[in-house]
Amino acid sequence: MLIFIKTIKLNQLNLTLTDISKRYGSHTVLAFDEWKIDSGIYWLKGGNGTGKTTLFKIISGQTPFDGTVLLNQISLKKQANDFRSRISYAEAEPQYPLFITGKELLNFYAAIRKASQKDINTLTDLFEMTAFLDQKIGGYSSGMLKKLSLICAFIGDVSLYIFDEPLITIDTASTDKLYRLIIEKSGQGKSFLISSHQEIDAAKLTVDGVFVIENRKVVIC
Ligand SMILES: Nc1ncnc2c1ncn2[C@@H]1O[C@H](COP(=O)(O)OP(=O)(O)OP(=O)(O)O)[C@@H](O)[C@H]1O
Repeated sequence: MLIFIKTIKLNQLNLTLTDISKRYGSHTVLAFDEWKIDSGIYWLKGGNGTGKTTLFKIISGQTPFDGTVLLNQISLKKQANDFRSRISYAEAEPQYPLFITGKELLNFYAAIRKASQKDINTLTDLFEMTAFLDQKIGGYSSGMLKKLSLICAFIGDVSLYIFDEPLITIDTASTDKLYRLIIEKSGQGKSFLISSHQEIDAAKLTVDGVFVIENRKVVIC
């Protein structure tokens, strides 16, 4: 008798974008038939204004578009809440209400993402932000704001992290910590889409694929 053993990779991810068209007024920024990724860490490179942020905003459900986006067969348009709960998006230039404290923001994220205080403490300690959490966000430096946004993005349990220019404004030590956290999460089956103008240090973070946006299409490098 033949015994078939099927290995199932935990947390397998499949993100598929089909028949995508995105325009601002008469300016078409993205227009392509299909782009897919499986589990992994991916780097989206490219010049200014090529559409990286727009692509990320589409995938994270932040901007209207024509086409279909599926994450493991869950439709962004038809099952929006389910889809969004599986994605964490950190903006290139995060903006939060300036009159709340870091702690108030993190508590909000923790409640929505059902995260424990212990997990949040681990993140704030890692990025050396614990001492500033009672201060109003309006008094934060751009690097502190960026670190707070990355902490927010790591709160909870999602399948895909989308980081738009995560390396800007943070110092080298924080960059190294971010690389290590990405590697740790990747080992737990999480996937990453990262845009960066700065080179991703191959000695510190191995990526599974590099893409650019050319002529409104996402193509592999
Ligand atoms: N809200 C908007 N309204 C009108 N045009 C926009 C808007 N957002 C982006 N664009 C335009 O869409 C194009 C792509 O912008 P996007 O921010 O996605 O590019 P990017 O690759 O992230 O650029 P950068 O590397 O400079 O951040 C640009 O020409 C930009 O001017």
